[in-house]
Amino acid sequence: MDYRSRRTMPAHRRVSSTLSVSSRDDTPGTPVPTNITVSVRLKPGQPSQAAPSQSSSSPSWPTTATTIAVPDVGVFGFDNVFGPTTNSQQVFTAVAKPVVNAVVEGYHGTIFAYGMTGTGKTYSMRGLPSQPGIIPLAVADIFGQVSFATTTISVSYLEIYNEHVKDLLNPTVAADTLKLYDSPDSGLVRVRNLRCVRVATIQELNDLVSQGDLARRTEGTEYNAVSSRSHAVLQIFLEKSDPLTSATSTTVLSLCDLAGSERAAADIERRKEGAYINRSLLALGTIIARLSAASAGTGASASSAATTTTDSHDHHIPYRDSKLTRLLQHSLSGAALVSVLCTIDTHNPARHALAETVNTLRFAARAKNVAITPARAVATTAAATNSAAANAVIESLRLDLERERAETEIVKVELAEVRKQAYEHRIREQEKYDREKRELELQRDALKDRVTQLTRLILGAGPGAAGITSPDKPRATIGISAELDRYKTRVEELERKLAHSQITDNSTTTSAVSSSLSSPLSSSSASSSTDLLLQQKLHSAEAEIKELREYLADKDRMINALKRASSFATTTTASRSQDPAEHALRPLHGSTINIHADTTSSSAAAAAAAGGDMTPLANPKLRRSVR
Ligand SMILES: Nc1ncnc2c1ncn2[C@@H]1O[C@H](COP(=O)(O)OP(=O)(O)OP(=O)(O)O)[C@@H](O)[C@H]1O
Repeated sequence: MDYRSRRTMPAHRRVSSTLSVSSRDDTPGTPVPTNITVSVRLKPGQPSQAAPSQSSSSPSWPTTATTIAVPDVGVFGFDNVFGPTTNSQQVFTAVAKPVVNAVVEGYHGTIFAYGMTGTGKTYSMRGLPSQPGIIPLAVADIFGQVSFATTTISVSYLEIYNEHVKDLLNPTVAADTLKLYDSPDSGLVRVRNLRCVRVATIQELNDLVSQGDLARRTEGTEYNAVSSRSHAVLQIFLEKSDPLTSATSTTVLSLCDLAGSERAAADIERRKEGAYINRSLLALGTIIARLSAASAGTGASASSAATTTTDSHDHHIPYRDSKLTRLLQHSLSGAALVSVLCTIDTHNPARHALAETVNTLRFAARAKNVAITPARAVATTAAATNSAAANAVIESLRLDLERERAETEIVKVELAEVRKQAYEHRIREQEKYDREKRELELQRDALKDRVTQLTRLILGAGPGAAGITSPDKPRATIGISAELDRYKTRVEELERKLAHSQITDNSTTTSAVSSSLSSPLSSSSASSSTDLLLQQKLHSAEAEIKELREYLADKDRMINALKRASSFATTTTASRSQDPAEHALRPLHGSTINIHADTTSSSAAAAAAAGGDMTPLANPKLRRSVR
């Protein structure tokens, strides 16, 4: 198909023109010639299964040069159907050469390879050293055509994975700095911070592509077939300057090895990838179908669609639904050439492969806006028309459903992600809480030790003990005993709290964990209330510990003061017994150790007695809790 014979003016000069003139053939299954080319390539099977000619791939999937019949589904018609023996040069000539020619002449052009994993997308785009694919052949062709006196060539190579852009020529650059924007200079959507390298030779360009491929493959070794879960886009920019006016114009050839179109697996990461891929492929399919309809004269003006994002029928053109379609927005206009190569493997024995192959053909059919001819031949033209109309309605409903499914899948995946994070957060909080609780237990044990110490002190201050004069003994003992009682009460209270938190803790942890694991898409309110409960418990535990620390520090000071008071009293008693006159001058008049029920005054009195530095307990809350 020679587009040059149908073109009027290059896209950058006259955007409103389309590149095709169609003569419609209403036979179902026959594609209308437009500026969208859709081709299907069949992967060869095992040598014994390979068909000898291009016209029959396998006995059960009969093909001609433009049709393929799928058992129990129907006959699909495209611009080209390549049998398993078609070589890469033949594929290039039919699929890519017209697009390359258009780009050299001043139009934008895009070539897509679409299909499920392992069907030959990369093989078709990159090829092998012995069998170069579309990319190396296109590069050689461009260099053979352009004049370097007026044209400069530059190249960028990126990957879109889970809607994040990765620069394959500069893989270390952070994905979040690679932002898509409308470039006023070129009129294209470009990627900020993406490396774009000017090249002078075929070798330089091919080396950069190989370098980019390595960046893809590195990721591919980590997970199985990650490369098939991303879209790789190689863009070759031709900047032409007019020698008379010095005006420049840029056209771009975009070569896209799309992510595998197969449905995602049960694994959450794979599902997430699948959801993003699905959405972008659906958007791409919708846009290409609109373009196809527009350039066939059956639908919207696609050239205006490229700039307005709605067509003349006010249909929304979903360029912004995915990074891929946004990036290619101006290359997916009515003024650009698009070629879609769908790869299929009719020999794949996997159970889901047949459904995936049919899906690939449906995508291709939609891109070309062709109805699928029902498997059984129809008797009359009227019946054929009715059938085609019915098929169109069914197809439209099927697409609506698929779009809904893709959106639902994305919401589900995002929800599952949020729930996973919430679950991990809960586990972290639980661990923190457990740590705090252990600390609380240690504090309790320390308090118990203090109780023991105080008990010993009481015994030391008992009848006959040295250090406290006999009139003061009962008061001191009563004071310390009261203190001891409060300690004991406090310890009991603490133990009750710990026991209670243990019970609540076990039940909330069990329910939180089980709800998170058993139903990833439900009970969000239950999990948030569990979070709240855990947080409350944690805060009260923290407050408790702080209080205890202060309390303990106070008690330490008090015990030290008591000890100092005790040794002071011993010294004074000893000296008094030696010199009674001196007794009258001792600083402790009346009650030597004035320990009352109030912790502050007892501590302060003891400190005063000892000449120590003990400060009154400042925290009224703690005083309350001690009581
Ligand atoms: N037309 C073909 N002729 C010979 N070999 C082919 C052909 N198509 C594919 N292959 C071989 O099949 C294997 C898978 O092909 P390829 O890697 O191109 O698939 P793919 O669709 O790009 O897969 P993925 O999505 O996983 O990257 C490769 O070993 C490739 O060489």
